[in-house]
Order: sequence, then C-alpha cells, then structure tokens
Amino acid sequence: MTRQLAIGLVAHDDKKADLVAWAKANAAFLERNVLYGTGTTGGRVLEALPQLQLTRLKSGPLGGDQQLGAMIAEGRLDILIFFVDPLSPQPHDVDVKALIRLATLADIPFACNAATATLVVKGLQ
Ligand SMILES: O=C(CO)COP(=O)(O)O
Repeated sequence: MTRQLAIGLVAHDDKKADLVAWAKANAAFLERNVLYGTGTTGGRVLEALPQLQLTRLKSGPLGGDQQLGAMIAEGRLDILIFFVDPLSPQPHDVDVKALIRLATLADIPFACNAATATLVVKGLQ
C-alpha cells in the first residue's frame, strides 16, 4: 500500500459547490488520504462526505490559507487542490497569492480547477 498523501482542499465561495461535486466524484481517492481544508470549505466537504479524514483549519480570510502555506513550507503538504474564483475580488488576496506562490516554489501538484484536479488524481493511479 502506498503512503497516505496530505492534501489541502480550498475553494473560494463561488467555487465551493464545484469542489464539493468534485470531491463526491473522487471520494474513493480522498478516503485513502489525509485532508486539510480551510474552515468553510472543509465544513462543506465534510457535510457531503462525513467519512473523510479531514482536519478543518481556520477560514481562508482568517489565516487558513496561511496555515496551508506554512504546511507547504515545512514539507507537510503533498498536494494543493484550490478552486480559485477568477471573477471575484478577495479581501485576503495577498494570502491567496502567498499560498499559490509557496505551492509553486515547493513544486507540489497544485490544481486550481476541477479539470486539473482530476488529472492530478489520474496521474497518481
Ligand atoms: O478563502 C478561502 C481561500 O482563499 C477559503 O476559505 P474558506 O474555506 O474558509 O471559505
């Protein structure tokens, strides 16, 4: 058996429904791994899939994005799935950019939408 991966799950408000739908479609993959979600996103995913091993961090605008960034900096996050809303301004845009920057810097798989997240899962199978 391969080791469990630590996967971050995040979605901006208008993308949360997309992430929940994606999580349902990929539940078998998510169940085999350890998940960390920002507060509201994590709550929505757990509501739909209560069987997941998902730790809820702070809400993104209150530091959750930075918590995930710290995990990446410490080598404790393997994959970031972050459904970004390109059409809405975010009050914590600097945190969003910092998280994406650290995922890029650390060269971990980073999926910003459902199509890419599906390819990441397929690439691991
Ligand atoms: O704001 C977010 C990502 O930038 C997500 O935070 P929530 O999951 O708490 O809404």
